[in-house]
Amino acid sequence: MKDPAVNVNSEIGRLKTVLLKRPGEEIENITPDTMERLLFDDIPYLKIAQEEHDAFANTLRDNGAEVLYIDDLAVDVFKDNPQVKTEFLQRFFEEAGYGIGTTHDALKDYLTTFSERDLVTKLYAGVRRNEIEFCNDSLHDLAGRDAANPFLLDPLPNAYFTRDPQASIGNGMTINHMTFKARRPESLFTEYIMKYHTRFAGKVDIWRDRNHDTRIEGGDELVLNDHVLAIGVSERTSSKSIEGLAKELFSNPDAKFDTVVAVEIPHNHAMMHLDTVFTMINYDQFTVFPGIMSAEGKMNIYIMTPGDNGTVKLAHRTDLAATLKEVLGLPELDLILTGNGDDIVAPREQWNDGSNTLAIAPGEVVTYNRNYISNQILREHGIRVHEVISSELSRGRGGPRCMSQPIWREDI
Ligand SMILES: NC(=[NH2+])NCCC[C@H](N)C(=O)O
Repeated sequence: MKDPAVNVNSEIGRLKTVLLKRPGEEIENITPDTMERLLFDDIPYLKIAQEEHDAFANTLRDNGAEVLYIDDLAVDVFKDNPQVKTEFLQRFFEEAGYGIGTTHDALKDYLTTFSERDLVTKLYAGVRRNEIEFCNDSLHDLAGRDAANPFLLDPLPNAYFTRDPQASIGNGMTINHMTFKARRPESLFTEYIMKYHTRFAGKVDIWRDRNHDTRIEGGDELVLNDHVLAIGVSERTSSKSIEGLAKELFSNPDAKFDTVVAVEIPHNHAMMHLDTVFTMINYDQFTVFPGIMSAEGKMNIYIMTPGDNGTVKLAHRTDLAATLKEVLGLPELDLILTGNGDDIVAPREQWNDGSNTLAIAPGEVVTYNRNYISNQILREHGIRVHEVISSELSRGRGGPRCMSQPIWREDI
């Protein structure tokens, strides 16, 4: 890729550009009834969540990163290309189940009165049934739907976890088919931004697009170095997607990756992605939640490398530290346990993303201040830790890595 717009060849190279989404009105559309379906365990207080998020963004800026907001990029695209906006809306409606019919027409008429800025805000916030007055006489729109759902278009409260709808890998990206309906529209924004925004159009390799039916999310996709990826086999990412991506990367002459390490983790809400239990924070230092291993310290790991004629070779491993040494060519490494591995502290701090550290340079990370024991341990291991306030943001079950999508990291 000549003149690439994305450059991420590690988890730890100094962060130069990052994509965020400030929590917005969508948070105020979470209700006790919809919370579980919307993948929240509680309802954050938006005002404080925004203050915390602004502090997070400022921490990244103060340390040399340019911050892009995904909604600003979408507004740019729609302002520059009115026909793209129309096409996007049609896709958005289709994916919500309103490709044609009375509801489609009513939504379209309503939303085309919005400015580009208000439209993007609205698409994230959701559209309530009682916002639009129309007589729904379409069986297609009524039958088989959840009449109790107050929303015609559901809110997208997880959008502030910009890590997941896509993943930057080398000079390209995967644009992800996400697992739950509650998040799927998020990556449609990415698709349109990468295709039409002047900063990205034609300057990003798309390793895998969202038009697949197997699931993958960015929280599972870790770039360990310029030729090795680690990908979680998790609640959110299937083995099929990992195989598909490995085949694509191994056969695409523009991709330099020759090793994909598939790491099996428990399938549950507290550990929905690999990055909630495992992150890379220095050349030879990693955070890990001990709960992903058996009592004997074992787990299932598969090293995938290119085989003959476009096939993929698999090698099974059970020891995380040994596998990392093997694929990264390291003589020694330091696995730092969440909450110092304590039976009570480790799961408590993991629950609030104590393992979800965002490296902004080798050995320098951003973490939530509430995980004070894990932070202390990181410091004892020589890591420079920038703590950010975290009472409300953490209620969405994601931390600093989940809330950030690196677009550019310095090569190391
Ligand atoms: N990369 C991550 N770990 N993201 C966390 C996402 C949390 C979000 N509530 C979800 O369930 O999807």
